[in-house]
Amino acid sequence: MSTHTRILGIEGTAWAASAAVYDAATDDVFIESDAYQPESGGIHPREAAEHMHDAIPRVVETALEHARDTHDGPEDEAPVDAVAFSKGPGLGPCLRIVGTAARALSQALEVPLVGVNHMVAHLEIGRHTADFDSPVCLNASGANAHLLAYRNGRYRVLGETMDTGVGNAIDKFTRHVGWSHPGGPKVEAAAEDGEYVDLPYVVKGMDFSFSGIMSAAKQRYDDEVPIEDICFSLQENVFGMLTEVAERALSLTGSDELVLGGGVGQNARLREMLAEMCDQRGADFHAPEPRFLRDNAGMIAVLGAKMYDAGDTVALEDSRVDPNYRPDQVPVTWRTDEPELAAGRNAGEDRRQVRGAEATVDLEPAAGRVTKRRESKSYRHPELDDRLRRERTTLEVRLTSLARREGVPTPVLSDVDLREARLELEYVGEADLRDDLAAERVREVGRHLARLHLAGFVHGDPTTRNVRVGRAGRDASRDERTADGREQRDAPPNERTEGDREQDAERSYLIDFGLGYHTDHVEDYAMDVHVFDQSLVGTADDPEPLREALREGYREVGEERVLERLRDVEGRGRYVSDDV
Ligand SMILES: C[C@@H](O)[C@H](NC(=O)OP(=O)(O)OC[C@H]1O[C@@H](n2cnc3c(N)ncnc32)[C@H](O)[C@@H]1O)C(=O)O
Ligand SMILES: Nc1ncnc2c1ncn2[C@@H]1O[C@H](COP(=O)(O)OP(=O)(O)OP(=O)(O)O)[C@@H](O)[C@H]1O
Ligand SMILES: [Fe+2]
Repeated sequence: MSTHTRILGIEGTAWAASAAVYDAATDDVFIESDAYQPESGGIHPREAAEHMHDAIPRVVETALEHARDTHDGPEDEAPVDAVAFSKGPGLGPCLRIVGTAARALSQALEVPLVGVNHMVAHLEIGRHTADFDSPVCLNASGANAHLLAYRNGRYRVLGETMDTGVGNAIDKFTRHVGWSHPGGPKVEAAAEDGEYVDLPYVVKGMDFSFSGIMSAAKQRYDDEVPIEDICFSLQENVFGMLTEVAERALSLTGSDELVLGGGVGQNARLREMLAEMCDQRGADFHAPEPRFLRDNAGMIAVLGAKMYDAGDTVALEDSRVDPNYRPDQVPVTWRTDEPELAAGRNAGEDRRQVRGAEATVDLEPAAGRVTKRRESKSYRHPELDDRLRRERTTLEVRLTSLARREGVPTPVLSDVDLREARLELEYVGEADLRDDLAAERVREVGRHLARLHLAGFVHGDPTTRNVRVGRAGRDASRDERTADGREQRDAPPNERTEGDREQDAERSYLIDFGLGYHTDHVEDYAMDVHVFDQSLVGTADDPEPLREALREGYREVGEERVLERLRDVEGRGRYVSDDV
């Protein structure tokens, strides 16, 4: 009976030797953990494995006792229905010990095995405790950092770290300053008395990178900037980035629920920022209690129960562990419901105002005009907030017109107010690409991106919402009106040629260049294509033909080496699980 499922879970991917019992009837989760504490430096894989070797039998025994004590069936019946274990990702030597223990226990109890993906468990525990339907999930753990959303039988990775996990990044900084592992809580404590100092801030669409911030932070420490100021600013920037990409994911998917997972989720400032962001946009936020955030077997047992109920058990011979097990490899057998994500959609274009992730956009299609204002974000430190809004507005102005010169359709700019971070732009297209996805349009976006890259810059946030499609609807009167003396800083009124007008029939416009920048690195070009690719995966039911069209279009105009690098980027499996 599904409501009476009882599961014993075992976790041991890196530092936490943990066992748990989940009882679906009472929703009770019993957890027994034993943490590995390195004597110096970070986690040593061999030492961690030795810890698992010693500690796993102990915690499993305690969990088993609890299971027996709370079991009300016949004496000779196993006290749980199945044994669930972390199959990956994680440190190979640790995982193997957990796998062996789980196999032995399942044989001894004569119950099936369930192989659980640790990252999906971090996500599902939040969905379970929040009772949310279809949230976006921010996983902020030691070795990982990514945004996940469910679609069509899988958890899709909407965005992720381009280098290390968020906890690892912080821990590397604290190692540099001589603090013991783990560093996260120490940074949090030191940040209490800090003031803001400038540090890098790097997001690319819904991806992000920590390496630049961390080297700058170390440098500041070596330059004798007060440690509490560095800690404070690290938190402001790193968590500001995570909050920004989480907001972008909510905006892109139209979801109004966010859950947090992973050990860094224990940080009060991160939770505060996420809660405030959600509050500002009318979304619900949930962070599970700390014992479910840091690595623990409770989350393994809870997801194990869902999988067991769905018949998703694994035969002994197929129960090998996988140190690089990605969350998007997991067939989601325990969910049948496809989310209804209509809320954020632009129904019929009869709206007057759109709330993007960054800006509020007032639409006046009849006047052929939109006004975009980058709102102040109260979750961000005011200094950082000012800087980002100003920088991005300036970049949007510059790159929007530069792109047009390269033959990429973009809205014509008619007014700029930098102080208010406000732009007045031409109204373009009839719908967002997201709401009218077609291979031909995606192919055109591929060509557009290639043109930008050949000209030496990237869009920075190419998504299916940052492309407007449809007829241009640019008619004579509007051209006249433009010519009629309204300020036209970036384009002369006669810029539109007769040829342009013919092509206006059906076009894809790129908008929202605020995250763009000049670069001659092939890696940046590949990332730009990758960001768009991820947004296709996140918004389309059947993304494969579209992803192919994107590459075809890019190939028509751009350089093959960018697409080669794209294959690298994708093959990297950026869950640096050996890097705990
Ligand atoms: C694959 C698996 O082994 C790995 N586990 C993992 O990273 O442990 P987790 O418990 O999720 O996170 C540990 C990290 O969480 C950070 N952390 C703990 N408390 C923190 C706090 N108050 N503020 C910031 N970071 C904190 C630690 O510094 C450490 O880097 C993962 O989930 O990625
Ligand atoms: N020039 C324009 N013509 C028509 N519609 C527009 C224009 N600019 C913006 N919009 C509409 O407003 C939405 C939000 O605009 P924009 O992407 O510039 O804001 P944002 O807050 O930066 O969004 P995000 O960061 O979520 O991509 C677009 O998806 C589009 O539907
Ligand atoms: Fe974890």
